[in-house]
Amino acid sequence: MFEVKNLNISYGNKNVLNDISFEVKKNDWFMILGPNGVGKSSLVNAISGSLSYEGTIKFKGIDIKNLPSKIKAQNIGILTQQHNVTYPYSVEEIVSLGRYAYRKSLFSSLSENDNMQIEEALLITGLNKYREDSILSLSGGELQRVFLAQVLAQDPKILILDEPANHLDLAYQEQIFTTISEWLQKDDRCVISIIHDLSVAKYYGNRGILLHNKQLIAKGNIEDVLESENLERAYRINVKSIMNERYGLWI
Ligand SMILES: Nc1ncnc2c1ncn2[C@@H]1O[C@H](COP(=O)(O)OP(=O)(O)OP(=O)(O)O)[C@@H](O)[C@H]1O
Repeated sequence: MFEVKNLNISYGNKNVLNDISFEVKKNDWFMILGPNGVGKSSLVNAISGSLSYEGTIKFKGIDIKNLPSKIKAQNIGILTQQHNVTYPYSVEEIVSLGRYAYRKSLFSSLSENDNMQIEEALLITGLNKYREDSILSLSGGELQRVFLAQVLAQDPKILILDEPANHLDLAYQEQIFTTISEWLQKDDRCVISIIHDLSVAKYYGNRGILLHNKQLIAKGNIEDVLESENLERAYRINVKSIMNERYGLWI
């Protein structure tokens, strides 16, 4: 469904990812794992088209560089960590922007299907009661849910999430991850997410990659990726024993 082949990413002379190849299949929840600064966000930025790269990224066999931007936006939804919130738009207005890729212009009216997708996104992210509130009045966690609702309203085939639980308390983390799991069951969809919490990666993910020193050191089934030796190599500490003994967490 989604294929990255021989990807290289550099900032000027600084190469950050080298010869990265992996495939994401239908209904995968694919985890991008690795320590700080290893290139996870750069990879997501390359996929979103905001960062240049060498190599190929294909969606259903088509190079994404050849996809018209509207088609790309109808198929690939990206939730980043940074949100620009300068103007007092309402929650509903921000979520409605998720339907932009389906509209003739920004000013054309919303279709019945647009409204249905917006309502569903507001409902499953628990934002109904905030729909008329200004986004400037929201907490970090509420804002994260608004942008998740926007990307769900977009109804993409691939949902790319850069730390989706950022700013969320435990109850909302649970709700958001469950919502995403349910979203993933329908049609031909997949989720690609950057996750730092390895126990969450193991619980929700089925496949993934582990990055270290510009390269992939593991890819495939999440249990194999999270093998002790791989984690120790990537993070330079005994991750499993620390997680298990100190925090009692299961990975
Ligand atoms: N705009 C930029 N210009 C130059 N170097 C950059 C730029 N953005 C990122 N980098 C560098 O690229 C490398 C990878 O950064 P990136 O943000 O992709 O890592 P990451 O794995 O997402 O990190 P984190 O887990 O801390 O969010 C880092 O060394 C970073 O300093």
